[in-house]
Amino acid sequence: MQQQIVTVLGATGSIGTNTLDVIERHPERYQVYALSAATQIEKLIAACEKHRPKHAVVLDEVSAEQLSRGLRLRGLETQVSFGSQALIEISTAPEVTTVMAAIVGAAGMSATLAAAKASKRVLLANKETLVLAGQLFMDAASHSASVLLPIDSEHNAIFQALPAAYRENPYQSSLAEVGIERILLTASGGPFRTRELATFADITVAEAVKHPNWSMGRKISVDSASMMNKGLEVIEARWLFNALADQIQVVVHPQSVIHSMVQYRDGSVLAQLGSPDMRTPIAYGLAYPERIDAGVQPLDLFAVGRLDFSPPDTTRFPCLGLAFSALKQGGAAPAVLNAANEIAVEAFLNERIKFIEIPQVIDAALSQLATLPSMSIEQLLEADAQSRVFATQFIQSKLSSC
Ligand SMILES: NC(=O)C1=CN([C@@H]2O[C@H](COP(=O)(O)OP(=O)(O)OC[C@H]3O[C@@H](n4cnc5c(N)ncnc54)[C@H](OP(=O)(O)O)[C@@H]3O)[C@@H](O)[C@H]2O)C=CC1
Ligand SMILES: CC(=O)[C@@H](O)[C@H](O)COP(=O)(O)O
Ligand SMILES: [Mn+2]
Repeated sequence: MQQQIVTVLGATGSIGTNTLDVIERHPERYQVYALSAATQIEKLIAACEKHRPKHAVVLDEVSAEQLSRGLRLRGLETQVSFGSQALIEISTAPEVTTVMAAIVGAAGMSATLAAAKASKRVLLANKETLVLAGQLFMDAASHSASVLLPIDSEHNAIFQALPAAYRENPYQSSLAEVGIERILLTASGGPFRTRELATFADITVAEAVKHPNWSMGRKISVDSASMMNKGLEVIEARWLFNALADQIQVVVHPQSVIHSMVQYRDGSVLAQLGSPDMRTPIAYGLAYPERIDAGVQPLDLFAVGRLDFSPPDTTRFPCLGLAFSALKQGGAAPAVLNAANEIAVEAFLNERIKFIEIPQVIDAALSQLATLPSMSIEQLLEADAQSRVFATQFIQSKLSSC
């Protein structure tokens, strides 16, 4: 067995921490080459102390100096750098075999794309990369010898339930050609699945980040609460599995035990089940095609007791409808949707807008900008940038009219 040399982008986050937990269980298989972070410098120093990476990357010079001081105090030789070019370097270095893409938001796109172009094994948690630039990313991954493994729990489940030849090369045929009718993408429904709609205007940040089943970062937790997470995941599934929008059905399943399913022409439905613990998909991606211990409790079906299913309600959760329409519209629309959502979620987390205003910001950005050119990465990044400016100004004008 050849040891994998791993870069973890977003090492201090929820996915990054779980990744390091799995890696630590298998020192003979994995060696950490580089770690990156943005604000949590002390946490990054602690991770460097444990995993002894060659490189650590942060956002800016001030953080880099703080990190260097902390590392020196502990006698560590980790080399420190900062900025987006440094993220690309630790994702493409020749000795690196594997990149965990776990930066949150579109900020993770450039390094993730660079890793795919450099033929790395890419463990893709950062769904925003596919929402922003799905076609270009999948083209880059299939033109290089990159092995792309979905880490998002639903997509990891779908990957496991697909025929092996198809999941590894989805663009050499189609779902219909391999006997698949549709993908059943499960959704927990989030913390507000059964909340009285009339009280949505009063939703607080603390309520929105409290996911019923998963422990995750703040941005994705708010996305789950608005069901934008499911919308982003529909777009992610479209690109990962060469699926048409109407081949993806969202199924609300509040227990988050079935992580998603694939429905075949002969009536079979293949599902992947497990406890809601991201170390399972992370271990799957790290070890594929083998299976390794992930430190996860075995699923106790008697404790789970029952599994429920229902259709999603896009009146309660307009973000899901907006994501489906952006996917159908294509072009720059998903990039605009994603960027406006990032700005709106940030404003909600900072208590500048209400939860129910998140879809209003996104809808306004889509109406203005969805038809921007989208043929190249530069054009998509321009659409992303324009959407951020528009959403920021929209929020500002809303605030000043209150
Ligand atoms: N958490 C989960 O269970 C799941 C997450 N995902 C996806 O995985 C990704 C990561 O999610 P999650 O781990 O929850 O997020 P977290 O917020 O917990 O972590 C995000 C990581 O990215 C770093 N980061 C934040 N902003 C920037 C930036 N501008 N540039 C570089 N690094 C940055 C953070 O650094 P710092 O901590 O130092 O600020 C942190 O290391 C997201 O795309 C999410 O949708 C998908 C499925 C499940
Ligand atoms: C763990 C994971 O993959 C999250 O994306 C999770 O799926 C969020 O759950 P819901 O968006 O279904 O509430
Ligand atoms: Mn998910």
